[in-house]
Amino acid sequence: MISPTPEALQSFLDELNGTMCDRTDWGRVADYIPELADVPVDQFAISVALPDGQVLSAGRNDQPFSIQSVSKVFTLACVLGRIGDQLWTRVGREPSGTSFDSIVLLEREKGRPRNPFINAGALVTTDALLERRMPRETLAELLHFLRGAAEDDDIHIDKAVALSEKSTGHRNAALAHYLASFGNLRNPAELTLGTYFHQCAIAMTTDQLARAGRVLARFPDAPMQLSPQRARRINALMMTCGHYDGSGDFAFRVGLPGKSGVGGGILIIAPGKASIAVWSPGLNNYGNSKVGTEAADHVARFTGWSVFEG
Ligand SMILES: NC(=O)CC[C@H](N)C(=O)O
Repeated sequence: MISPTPEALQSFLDELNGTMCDRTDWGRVADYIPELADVPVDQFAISVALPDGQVLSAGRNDQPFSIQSVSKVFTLACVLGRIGDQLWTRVGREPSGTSFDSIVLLEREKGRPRNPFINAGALVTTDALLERRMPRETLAELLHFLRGAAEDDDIHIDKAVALSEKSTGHRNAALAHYLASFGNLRNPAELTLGTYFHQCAIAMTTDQLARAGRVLARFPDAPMQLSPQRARRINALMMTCGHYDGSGDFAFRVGLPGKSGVGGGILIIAPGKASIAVWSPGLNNYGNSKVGTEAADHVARFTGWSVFEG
């Protein structure tokens, strides 16, 4: 299937925004982080970054939102750049089939989380990025990476969201201490948790997120590049584990690597063709954006960008 022209794609995105905004069933915002519970649910944005540098958007594409677990993709990219394959001695590469914050497999698998995108695995990844440094430097590296990849310095951490999550983060604290009990944290649990909460509290617009995702879409003219192998591997993990126990369904419907967050954002990569960011804060039962997932399904059908398309 030939990719649509930018003009056809823009009209499609405008129409999609109209269709999505007409709906009444938006899902439920993540209320376990008090600061996110106040975000109005009836919002939608989509941005598509193309290899020629254009970004096509519709909806509230200049409204920053909390990227939450989408940040795990960028932490992973930074950690693999720093310590490479050593990470895999501490974290697996298999789907968990459990919710993002589940603790059940950790006991059976002796403190080695299934993958870097469930919370337990993300805590180990953040811990690896933090090793021999202070949280401030670690977060500065992550922000530097995101700003460079998005070519936009106006990307910040929303401190109120980070503190709000810290105040209610008992489950993540339990995961961190449980990991520590197996010797799979190298820093004091409080430091790893603090860094993790701040990384999750990065706020970005869909335009910024789509631009940042170009590092994974492997556009030859993108301002920053990962090694081809690193990008391929991260995309594979996004496809198999990026939506937790909803990953199979996302692959079935969309056929593209994607990473969701409880702020309602999803980063979707069509290798060589597009980096797509979609946002709608209401979540489905898996904790992934409800309307965002539906929009991704429409985009994949319209563009023919599924990696399984002939
Ligand atoms: N799925 C998510 O986006 C989870 C991230 C959130 N900060 C948490 O740890 O609970």
